[in-house]
Amino acid sequence: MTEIANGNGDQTVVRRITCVGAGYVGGPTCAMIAYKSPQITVTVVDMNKERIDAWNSDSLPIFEPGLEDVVMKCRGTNLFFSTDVPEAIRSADLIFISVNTPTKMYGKGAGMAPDLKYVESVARSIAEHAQGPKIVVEKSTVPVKAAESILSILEDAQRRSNNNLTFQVLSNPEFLAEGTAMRDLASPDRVLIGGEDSEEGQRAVAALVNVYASWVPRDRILTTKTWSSELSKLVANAFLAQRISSINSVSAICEATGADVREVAKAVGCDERIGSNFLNASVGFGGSCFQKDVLSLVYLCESLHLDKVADYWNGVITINNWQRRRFADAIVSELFNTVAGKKIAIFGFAFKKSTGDTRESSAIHVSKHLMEEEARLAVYDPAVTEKQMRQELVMETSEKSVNKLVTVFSDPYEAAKDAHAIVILTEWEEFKTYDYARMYNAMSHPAAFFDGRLLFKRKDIEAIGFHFFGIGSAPSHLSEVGYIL
Ligand SMILES: NC(=O)C1=CN([C@@H]2O[C@H](COP(=O)(O)OP(=O)(O)OC[C@H]3O[C@@H](n4cnc5c(N)ncnc54)[C@H](O)[C@@H]3O)[C@@H](O)[C@H]2O)C=CC1
Ligand SMILES: O=C(O)[C@H]1O[C@H](OP(=O)(O)OP(=O)(O)OC[C@H]2O[C@@H](n3ccc(=O)[nH]c3=O)[C@H](O)[C@@H]2O)[C@H](O)[C@@H](O)[C@@H]1O
Repeated sequence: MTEIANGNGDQTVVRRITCVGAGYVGGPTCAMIAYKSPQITVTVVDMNKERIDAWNSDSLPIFEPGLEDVVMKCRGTNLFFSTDVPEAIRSADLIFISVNTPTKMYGKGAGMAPDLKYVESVARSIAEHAQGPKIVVEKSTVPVKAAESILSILEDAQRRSNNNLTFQVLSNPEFLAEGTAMRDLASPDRVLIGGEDSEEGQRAVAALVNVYASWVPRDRILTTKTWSSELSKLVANAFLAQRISSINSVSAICEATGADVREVAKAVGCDERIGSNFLNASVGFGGSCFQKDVLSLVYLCESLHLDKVADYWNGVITINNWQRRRFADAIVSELFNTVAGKKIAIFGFAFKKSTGDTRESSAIHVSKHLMEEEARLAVYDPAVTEKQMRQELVMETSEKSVNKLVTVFSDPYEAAKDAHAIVILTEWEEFKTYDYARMYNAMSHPAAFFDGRLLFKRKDIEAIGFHFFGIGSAPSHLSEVGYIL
């Protein structure tokens, strides 16, 4: 039992937590809470039965290093997965809303604003099924003031109810990154909790603080106003995405001048005020959140008539799209301006290493550009299923083109056989260990190598015989001359 003293002698006790949304955030976060707080019963619910069945099976629905171990230790003891949303709402003291908030694809704000229909539907379920006091926690990433809408729905239920209904809505955004989720949850840089200034609001904040305080040092748990907490999440992702677009914009300058983006990033990142993290130039950031959260921030700025601020942040997306396109164009131009009918080996389809997640992966966009040029793609990824790859590409192109142009391989050497080029799109460690001389010998010649992840040194790949194109470094003749204007 977690008991909180609020200074007035009152206590808010959290014994039972429910999380609505058993996805990349809800599953790992609740597994960690259950693991660190055996006295709390945690139930994760979802409307997707297949996903819940997988959480209850030996084959979890998402791959995260360390997750399976924690789930197996707690499942059936104080961690439960269920599709019974009403019962989980009724029995909880505290409810996390951890559902998806994708970019809206229809109506006002299409292509920019986050779609809050899932968040609202959970708020309505809570309003319908709650029977006593509840702390409702926004774990999903939402725009500023989303908590106000949730509270309006809940307060309406409160007014109409004969039960002892009371609600407090908190903001507690999640900062975990996929692939390192369990490490991030076990040792977060910070936990952020926003709530109302009122006595009840602060009591609810204290209750959630105490849940995390089981394992997170108190000085890493920040408490703020609700709106600051909501905005901080969007801003944190925007700053991270901005760093990638900044270094990617510099990568283009490097390619044109003979500077090397790795050297520039190191020199710049040595300055403690700048720091060295998140300065890896790449074929562009992917993942389910960076683009949608930056767009959400841009939409918020536009709604507030802060057009210059909106333009500033929109630049992050513009550069990212341009970087993907630029890389695909470089492949076409280096392969003698035509890839039609040529086999091209694509290594990596996940949006980053150590995950099977392909949402908004740059690989989808580069593949799409190459398919428009009628290239035949031979795709290999160690963690992404063929079904998943095909689904993503069908959504961006058509079933007909995917059937005609895409073959998925389970062996990278087979994918590279007879190909005109190898294209690295995800930074999987295993890609560094292959015998590229063996691949080169089995390819069509001249054979090219395109490194979209800075995994390789130009001289090593050129020594094998490949023609090399790497993000952020120029061909040898430019590097040597060093000045081309
Ligand atoms: N994926 C990530 O690494 C991170 C995501 N976030 C944010 O967390 C939120 C969730 O993201 P993910 O876990 O990746 O999403 P997800 O798509 O993996 O999972 C969301 C789940 O919610 C379920 N759901 C939707 N509406 C429901 C309803 N009314 N009742 C029951 N279940 C419902 C869906 O079936 C789905 O399984 C998003 O707002 C995202 O921006 C924040 C930090 C990291
Ligand atoms: O809100 C979210 O969803 C999460 O988004 C990101 O996490 P994630 O998308 O899982 O992965 P990142 O490691 O941030 O990578 C995102 C993309 O940027 C790319 N990247 C990252 C770092 C870098 O230096 N260069 C670069 O191109 C990655 O390859 C990947 O495609 C943030 O890092 C998390 O803090 C945040 O909680």
